[in-house]
Amino acid sequence: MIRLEGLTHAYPGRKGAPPRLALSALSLHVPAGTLTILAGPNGSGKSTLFRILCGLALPSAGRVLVGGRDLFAEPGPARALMGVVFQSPAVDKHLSVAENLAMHGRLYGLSGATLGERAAEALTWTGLEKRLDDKVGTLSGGLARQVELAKCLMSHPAVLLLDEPTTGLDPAARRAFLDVLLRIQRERGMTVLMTSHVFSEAEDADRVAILRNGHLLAHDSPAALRRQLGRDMLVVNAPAAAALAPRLEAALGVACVRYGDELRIETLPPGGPVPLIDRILSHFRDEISAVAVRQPTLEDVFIHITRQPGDDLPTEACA
Ligand SMILES: Nc1ncnc2c1ncn2[C@@H]1O[C@H](COP(=O)(O)OP(=O)(O)OP(=O)(O)O)[C@@H](O)[C@H]1O
Repeated sequence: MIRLEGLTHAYPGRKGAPPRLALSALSLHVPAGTLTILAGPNGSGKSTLFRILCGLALPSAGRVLVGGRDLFAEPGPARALMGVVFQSPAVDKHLSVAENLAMHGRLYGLSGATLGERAAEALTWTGLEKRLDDKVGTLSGGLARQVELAKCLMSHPAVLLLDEPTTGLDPAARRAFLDVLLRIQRERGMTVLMTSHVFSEAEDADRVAILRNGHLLAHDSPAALRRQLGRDMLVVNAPAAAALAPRLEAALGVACVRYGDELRIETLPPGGPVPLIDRILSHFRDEISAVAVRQPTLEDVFIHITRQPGDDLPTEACA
């Protein structure tokens, strides 16, 4: 449904500096009726891609097809398929929920009975029926985000783009927003592309695309991405993890990755974790606060995939 082909974007360099490549020959297919989450460390190109998809920037090269229509050659038909939920609020907090929906519907050329039907439908989908007379400014952050979503649904978009829609929400509100989004996406068979920094959100996606420095490093289902790290990993927590890392590696003959006060041994030796745990406890018992075996999460996969020596990522390879 959304097809990116060789999408490249370079920002002009300032004061004679070379251009800054934000997207580099990016190709990606988001099949119809699926939810794809786009993740990447800061500066990986997510916002640039989002701006291009929304028509706020033109790429230096490449093309985007939405429902088979070229977004730049024939923007009208392609855009007619799309709805966008921006990260920053795009609703009027002084107006009621119903007034916001009506205003948005009119912008899309809806009127009369159709406008009323679409508004009622969007309110039902998002569970906001009982709040239609409330001013948006009086709603919780989570419900205000759902108004943004309801507003977009008024035009029956086949494709929905969301830019970190849960930023600033507490975990319960984030979960509630995602549940609403997922239900609507499944029921309506919408194609959804959403950027996110929260890896628990990516667990719900059909596909996760991981960007780094404008390149697509991985694009697969959450389960397939997790399989890249194998079955189990060993995680050692230590207050002085950075200093402990090289000693742990030398003593155990394994490679580990530091992430904050965690040391992750992603590839376990053939004997499995138990002998390793015994040796960790006998050598380093006084220096560690916990040791545990766990299955890799998507966050672990993300760290594994995006890590590179010399990066300014929040991860550091021990070796
Ligand atoms: N207006 C601009 N002028 C020059 N360079 C820019 C501009 N906007 C972004 N960049 C650069 O392009 C690259 C990609 O930035 P972008 O904002 O798209 O990444 P991002 O993944 O959205 O990051 P974040 O998660 O921090 O928002 C970065 O190196 C950034 O410094």
